Amino acid sequence: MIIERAQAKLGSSWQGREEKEREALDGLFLASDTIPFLGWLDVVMGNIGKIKRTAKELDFAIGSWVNEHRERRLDKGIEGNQDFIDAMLSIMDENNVPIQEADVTIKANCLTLALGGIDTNESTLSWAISLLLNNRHVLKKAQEELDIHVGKQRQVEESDIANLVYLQAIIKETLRLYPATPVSVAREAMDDCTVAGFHIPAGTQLLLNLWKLHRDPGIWHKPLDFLPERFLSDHANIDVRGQKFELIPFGAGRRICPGITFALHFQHLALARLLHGFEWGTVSDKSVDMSERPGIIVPKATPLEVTLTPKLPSECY
Ligand code: HEM
Repeated sequence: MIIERAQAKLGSSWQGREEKEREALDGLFLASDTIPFLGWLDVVMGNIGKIKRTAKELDFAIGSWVNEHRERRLDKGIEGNQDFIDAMLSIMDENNVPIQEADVTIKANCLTLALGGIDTNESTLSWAISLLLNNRHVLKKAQEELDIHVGKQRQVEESDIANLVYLQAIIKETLRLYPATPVSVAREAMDDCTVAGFHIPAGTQLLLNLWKLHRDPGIWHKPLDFLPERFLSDHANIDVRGQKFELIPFGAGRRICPGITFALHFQHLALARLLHGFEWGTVSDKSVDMSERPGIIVPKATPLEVTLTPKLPSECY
């Protein structure tokens, strides 16, 4: 995804680049990000160099977006639809932040949004759609909930989401079965401590296996089954905001994902619009392949192919 977007942004300047340069973008994630003691491997494999080149590419691409926005505002003033960069530029202007400092802040925030928010959201939504296609009774029930609360004459709006409790349960159940980062970001013990009876000396790095935790049969009844209903009955009090340690797809504690609210808004609204606006199908009516590919953001092994048939009046689209 990141590569495709950078490619789209760089447009013609991308053409003709060497394959190895494109591969540099793959170096965006280091082995040591997930398994810190593999840091030496990143140096040996040249990943550090790749990541520096990647950083330059991204800095160039995002810097050009900021420049385009600034020039447009100088030309035409602030009018029409405002996007994230416009909003950030306005805040910087209002606070008289010097241009260079403003640029660094805006670029850093855009990068955070892009790196933290694109693949995670895309992967979660793909798994949710796949699970629903393989569990048509759940899909049907979600569509019925939408028909009751939204009707068939308009699109779903953000304000509808609070009423769509079954839809919210579907997203929780998807995040339980397919947490976007199945292995958490590492933590380092600052002091000697004891975790689950094990002595952990200060300085030890710990990784949490969210995938296993979310499928623990000691916590979850039928842990491998897709059962959104569990979040409306025996697990109704569990949310995903890092307070209930049985379900922590966004992590927990001080370094918990800062994008939770945005991610949940996006997941709920995107899934609701797709369910409400379209009848879904699979190519050749086959069930969806649920196998996974290795990756930090656990991707599907095969691309998801869905057929969508509009089901609302044409003026709603
Ligand atoms: C379904 C969507 C998402 C999932 C499942 C997810 C999951 C996570 C997880 C598990 C962590 C590590 C937390 C920890 O170590 O305790 C994390 C960190 C982070 N996420 Fe997300 N995330 C999602 C969406 C987003 C979005 C939309 C953004 C940006 C708007 C974002 C930005 C970040 C950032 C910046 C961090 C690093 C925080 C830090 O280390 O202080 N994430 N995310």
